Amino acid sequence: MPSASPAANSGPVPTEASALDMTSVLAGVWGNKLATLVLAPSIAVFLWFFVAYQTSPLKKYPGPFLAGWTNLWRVWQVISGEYAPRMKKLHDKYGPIVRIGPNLLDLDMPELYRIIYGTDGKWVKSDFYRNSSSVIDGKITYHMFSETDPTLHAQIKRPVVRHYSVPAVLAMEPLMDSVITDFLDTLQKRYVEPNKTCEFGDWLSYYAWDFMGMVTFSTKFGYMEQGTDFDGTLAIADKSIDYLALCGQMPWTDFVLDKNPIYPIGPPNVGNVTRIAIQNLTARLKGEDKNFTEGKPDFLQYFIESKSTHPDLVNDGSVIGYLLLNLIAGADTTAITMRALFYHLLKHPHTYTRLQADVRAAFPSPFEPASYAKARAIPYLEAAVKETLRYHPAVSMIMERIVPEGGLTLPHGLGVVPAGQMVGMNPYIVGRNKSVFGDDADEWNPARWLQRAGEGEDEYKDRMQRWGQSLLAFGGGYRICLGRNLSMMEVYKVVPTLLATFDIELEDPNEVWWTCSRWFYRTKGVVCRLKPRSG
Ligand code: HEM
Repeated sequence: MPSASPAANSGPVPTEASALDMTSVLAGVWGNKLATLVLAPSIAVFLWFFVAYQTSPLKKYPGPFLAGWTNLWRVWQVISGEYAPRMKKLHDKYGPIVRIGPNLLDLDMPELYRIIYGTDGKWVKSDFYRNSSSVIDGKITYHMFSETDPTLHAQIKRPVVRHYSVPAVLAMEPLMDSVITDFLDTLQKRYVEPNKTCEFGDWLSYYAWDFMGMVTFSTKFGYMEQGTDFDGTLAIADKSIDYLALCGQMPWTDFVLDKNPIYPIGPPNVGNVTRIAIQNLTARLKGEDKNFTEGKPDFLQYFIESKSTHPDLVNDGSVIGYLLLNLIAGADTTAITMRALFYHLLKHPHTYTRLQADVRAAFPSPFEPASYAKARAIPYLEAAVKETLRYHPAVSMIMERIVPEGGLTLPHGLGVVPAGQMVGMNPYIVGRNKSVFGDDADEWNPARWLQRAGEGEDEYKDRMQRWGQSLLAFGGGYRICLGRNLSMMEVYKVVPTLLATFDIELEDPNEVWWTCSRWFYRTKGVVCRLKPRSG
């Protein structure tokens, strides 16, 4: 309000009125500056996004409005923990092509499998994968999963690929049998004899981690002995996979969060596992490793051999890298698969009963680790495993690839995706493709994988080959999962052994398990009662 006192106007002291004028002048000046400071960049950013959106070659493809503008939309889908089911809803709405990022198409087109996930090395992994790396001696170091350059990737893979072949992994069967025997004994003592409820889902994780410890360096971590994630490794592994999934949507964030030299705040390290890996390598090299028995090979032994066969490519540092990747990539994925297999069998008792009967016919005695060769000869077991990989793949996000020179010609005249854009398929989505698996693709039904009544041998083989191209649980092409033979051997051995040894029931037949779909399709639950084998 202006002052009414004339005296007040005579001195040098500003009047209330002039002070207010000054304030409003300053406010005007600062307001203008502030407006310029805030508004101008906002307009520039908006224009940048607008032009990028309008001129994008992917603009014509359908998808959620926001997804075409910013990758933040995808970050939100990951945070939700419902990534795969949400993507499935989008495919149900928009069809086989959904634009899920300004430069990314999610394709439900199994016919493109051999092109996008080919063996020619032309389709390169996107930067999504690169944040799964560590800073060693100040240098960002990539491993087999995260290295995107095909030449460098081949250099990492070449020295060890043969160690993951079926014969190399079969040579580890004695080690596997010892862990399985331990698993049975532990369950028997802790749960069957005292007739106690078993957190069976958790135990499959403890088993999977101890199994990987055993085949990797002939030592169990001790999760089965302790009956808990005593050193927090399992929880840390979950966090590091979530970090991959989240930062992977905007890969530059990894350079701000984890790779900045001042204050890195990336995922926690699996420090305990690293320590165990280093201890084992050192002891083995000094000839002091008491866990290792000649004639019972493990991956550590194989990797040490690789130092001699490929001295130019493998050193002690790379051996540690190989050891850690085995554990991070191999334990949870296999645990997820086994948990899903048991959950769905138990939720569909007719499938459980059938598998149990077929397994017990092949394995009449309890407490004997099933031989891999014999287990593979049980058709319904094979069907149940394939159905699990289809219905609940351990990896439940799109596997991004960069479109190479020449672009990607989409089928049915849907256009050409130019080079430099990103496309990919999600094992969960393609696994539920109704044109491949039928109208009941959203249901669990192992029998779909069996030869149908009236279906000829050739016809069946042909169907299995086509279906195989839609089973992306292990990825494909030159980046296909390195550990698939190992994990399948683990599953094919332990599942029949458990079914032959115990009667397994859900404690609550109405149990609905907890799921979280990010890079891994994590689950919790499958609380069971284990009883001595009845028949
Ligand atoms: C059921 C168990 C498993 C599933 C479902 C699974 C799934 C996958 C998938 C989908 C990929 C490809 C990712 C992509 O291309 O984007 C992959 C890659 C990989 N997996 Fe597995 N995995 C399993 C077990 C294992 C095991 C046991 C190991 C190691 C012992 C392993 C080691 C690897 C490695 C090293 C890669 C990277 C290969 C490369 O890029 O050349 N995985 N896995």
